[in-house]
Amino acid sequence: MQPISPELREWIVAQLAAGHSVAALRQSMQAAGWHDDATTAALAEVERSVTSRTGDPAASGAAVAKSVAADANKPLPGPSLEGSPLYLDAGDRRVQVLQTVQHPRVVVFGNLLDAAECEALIEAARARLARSRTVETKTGGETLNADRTSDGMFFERGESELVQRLEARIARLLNWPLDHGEGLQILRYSPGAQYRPHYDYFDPREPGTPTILRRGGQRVGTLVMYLQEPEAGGATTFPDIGLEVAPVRGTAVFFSYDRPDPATRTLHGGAPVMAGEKWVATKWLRERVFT
Ligand SMILES: O=C(O)CCC(=O)C(=O)O
Ligand SMILES: [Fe+2]
Repeated sequence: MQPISPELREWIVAQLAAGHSVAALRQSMQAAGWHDDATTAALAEVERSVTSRTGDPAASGAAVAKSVAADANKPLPGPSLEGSPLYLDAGDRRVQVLQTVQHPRVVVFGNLLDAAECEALIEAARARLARSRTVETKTGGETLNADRTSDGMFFERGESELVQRLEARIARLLNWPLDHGEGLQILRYSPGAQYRPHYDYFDPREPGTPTILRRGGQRVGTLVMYLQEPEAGGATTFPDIGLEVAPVRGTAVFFSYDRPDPATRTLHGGAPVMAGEKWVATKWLRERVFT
């Protein structure tokens, strides 16, 4: 079956927004050489994405158009990089800008955490580690994931003075309200452990996604902070753009994605650790208040 491209999806949504019926669309797609199965699948996918946008599979063209327009100038988390500063004021800390990519938006920060903060997070997390669970978009619950062989845990938002301090720093650095963030996640990778390339947003085509989105909408940004360096391996990789970020203690990589779509080119993973242990803290940012 022909997969639906982002361009085709946008085209279909634009046609709907302009008031064309699904039946008329089906006809013109068939005339353009789309075979029946592919046409049906493409329209069904658009229907699902209309549902995930508006909560209503039969949303009017106008509602869809409004949602598409809102997407186009949707605010996203991210540091203020106008004037190409080398340092950013994160409130209680001066953070370095080490590297940036425009599309996808990726920023590597230095000096985000000091060694004592990294140690303290690791020690607070150690006793609470369990084999990492991934939010399960099929059901909205959580599951063990063979693609992710690290151990992990979540802190509650604001659960300690240290967690509060880091959350305030991150909110200021990324210009995103503290209450739009999920609780900090800590991951430990032992030798051989990895996190295979994935997207952090929730796949709109999965049936459990609407349930997950009720807690604050989509994820729109990720900050991975390196708490402990392995002896070898363990880079954060972005296969679509050939970028590898070395897991240096106290530094972090940030990236954002304006929609839940591979076209954001935010595919990324944690490469296998070859020796030693890698520890990271991940902060995921949602569109709205995360409850
Ligand atoms: O460990 C890494 O380098 C990546 C972690 C990651 O992708 C995540 O926590 O979502
Ligand atoms: Fe990730």
